[in-house]
Amino acid sequence: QGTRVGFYAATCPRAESIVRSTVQAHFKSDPTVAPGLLRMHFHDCFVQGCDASVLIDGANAEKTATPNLSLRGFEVIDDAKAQLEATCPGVVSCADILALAARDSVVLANGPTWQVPTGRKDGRVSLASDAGNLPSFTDSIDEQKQKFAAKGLNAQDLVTLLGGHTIGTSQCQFFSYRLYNFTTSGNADPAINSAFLPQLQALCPQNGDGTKRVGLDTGSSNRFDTSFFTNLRGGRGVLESDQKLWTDASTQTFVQRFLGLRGLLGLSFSVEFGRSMVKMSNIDVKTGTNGEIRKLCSAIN
Ligand code: HEM
Ligand SMILES: [Ca+2]
Ligand SMILES: [Ca+2]
Repeated sequence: QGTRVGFYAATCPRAESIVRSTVQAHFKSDPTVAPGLLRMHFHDCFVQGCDASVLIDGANAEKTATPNLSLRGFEVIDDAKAQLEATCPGVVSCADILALAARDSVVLANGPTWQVPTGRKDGRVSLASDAGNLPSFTDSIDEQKQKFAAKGLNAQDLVTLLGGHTIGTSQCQFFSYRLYNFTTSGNADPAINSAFLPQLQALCPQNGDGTKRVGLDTGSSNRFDTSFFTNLRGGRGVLESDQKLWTDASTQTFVQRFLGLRGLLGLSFSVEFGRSMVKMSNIDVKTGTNGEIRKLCSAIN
């Protein structure tokens, strides 16, 4: 069995609207939950499939793995779950709440909408040691492609989904090594635009606060648009892995297509993002008896 759109239509008709209004309410007081939830869904799907394993609390749980330490928005999922348990107890999975919340977050950032197939079950395993297959910001394009291919996602999905970096921020610690002593001759990463370099250096001074956050899409980090790809073309990518999408010919083609630089081969980022998200949110989905509906998203039943 797979997922399907409207899985809760009969069993919890208000499920999707409850998630939406909860995300909206949190977004109003803290807009950073939108990028936070989108990234959280990605980190969930890449480890044990989209099964809410990333939400489990525990000493050796996924949450404690390095790439997950800066995830944000757990309180939004807990809040939605509490309301859903009050309305339709034991029906809506945490994995579905997270998939829906990621979509709603994109919409709140003025991005496209799409229908999210639901019916995921929640997993019972969450181990920090499983988080090793998450992509790293130093990965080459070949490594990024391999990690996505292992989840059934192709090069176009890779470029499209990395377009998720059109919203949100990164801590300085994940890219400041590019600004100082990147090359053996002690220079910055030559892929960085020379006018952009001093801007980034001012935001992240050498030996400064590594946890300070800087927009991943300079000038447009709150808006879900194609500006991220324009920035890559201009050498204004913040993460090394993002900038490589332009440096590498095989992925540059897709960036160009999103920017309408290839005439009839143009691609709509809005349309493709929804499509690739549906693919990503179906990775290794647990359905039927292969999982549970958690009562609390932070703990297995
Ligand atoms: C090669 C793949 C990827 C790498 C190496 C990567 C790496 C990163 C890093 C290092 C950050 C900064 C985290 C922080 O400072 O808290 C980040 C943030 C983010 N990532 Fe990715 N990412 C990848 C793919 C994706 C995908 C596929 C999505 C979603 C579809 C995504 C969505 C986000 C969002 C929205 C943020 C901002 C989070 C926030 O503001 O809290 N990323 N990513
Ligand atoms: Ca998972
Ligand atoms: Ca943007």
